[in-house]
Amino acid sequence: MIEIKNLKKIYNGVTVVNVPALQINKGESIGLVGNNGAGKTTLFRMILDLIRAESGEVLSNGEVVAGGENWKNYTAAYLDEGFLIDYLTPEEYLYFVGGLHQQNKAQVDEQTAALTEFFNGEIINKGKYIRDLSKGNQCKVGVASCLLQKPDLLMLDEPFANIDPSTQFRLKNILKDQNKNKGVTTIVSSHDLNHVTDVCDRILLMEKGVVIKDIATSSSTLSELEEYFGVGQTIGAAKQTIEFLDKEENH
Ligand SMILES: Nc1ncnc2c1ncn2[C@@H]1O[C@H](COP(=O)(O)OP(=O)(O)OP(=O)(O)O)[C@@H](O)[C@H]1O
Repeated sequence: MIEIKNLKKIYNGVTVVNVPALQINKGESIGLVGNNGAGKTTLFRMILDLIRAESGEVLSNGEVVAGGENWKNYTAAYLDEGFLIDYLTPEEYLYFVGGLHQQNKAQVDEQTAALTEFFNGEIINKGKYIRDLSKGNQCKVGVASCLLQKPDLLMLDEPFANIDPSTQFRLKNILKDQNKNKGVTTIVSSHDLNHVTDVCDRILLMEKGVVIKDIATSSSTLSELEEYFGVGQTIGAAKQTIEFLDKEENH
């Protein structure tokens, strides 16, 4: 579905993305992980033709995305609040997005009704403009607008970052449903290794703009990633300290 060839982005003389070759197949669920500044958002932006690469190209179903139009019909993305129209209410915005995809109000209402649990009573009929919603609730509107579009390719940049644990759980179920039941190709970036390994079958680990690991998710992936990020060692050290203190107490 997505093919990346010799893709490079340079800012101020520094190469922030350098992906010689990457193939994302239809129906895959991809998790993109990496430390701050690793290049995840920049890669997303190039896949969505929001910024131009210094060299190389991204193809979506064989079409070069830069300057192309067809890929926009089946691609939905939410990277940040910049994707929303903040002087509209969520309802107005969702009707607008639905309208762009030939859906009338009743069809939009039907789909938003299916998201009642995800919205958790904070989005619809609250009389608030999008600009006045919390970041987490803005994210819910962004995700809902993506789902309305019934995409073949869904891209979300750090969707778990600002949402509460219940919403994170609901979002994971939505993503699984989109991928496993509806065949949607999903690409999700996250700093939450638990969520990303739970939801994604393939993990791409970026470091300094380069995809340094491309892992098919298995039972050992989470610990492998924790090891890379040094989280595993911290947890291990904490467990050892607790065990030591327990022993001392029992003496
Ligand atoms: N418009 C820009 N001008 C200059 N440098 C930029 C610009 N956009 C991104 N960068 C730089 O590119 C690098 C990659 O940034 P990017 O936002 O893609 O990383 P990220 O992996 O998404 O990070 P995070 O996890 O913090 O969101 C960083 O060093 C960042 O400072």
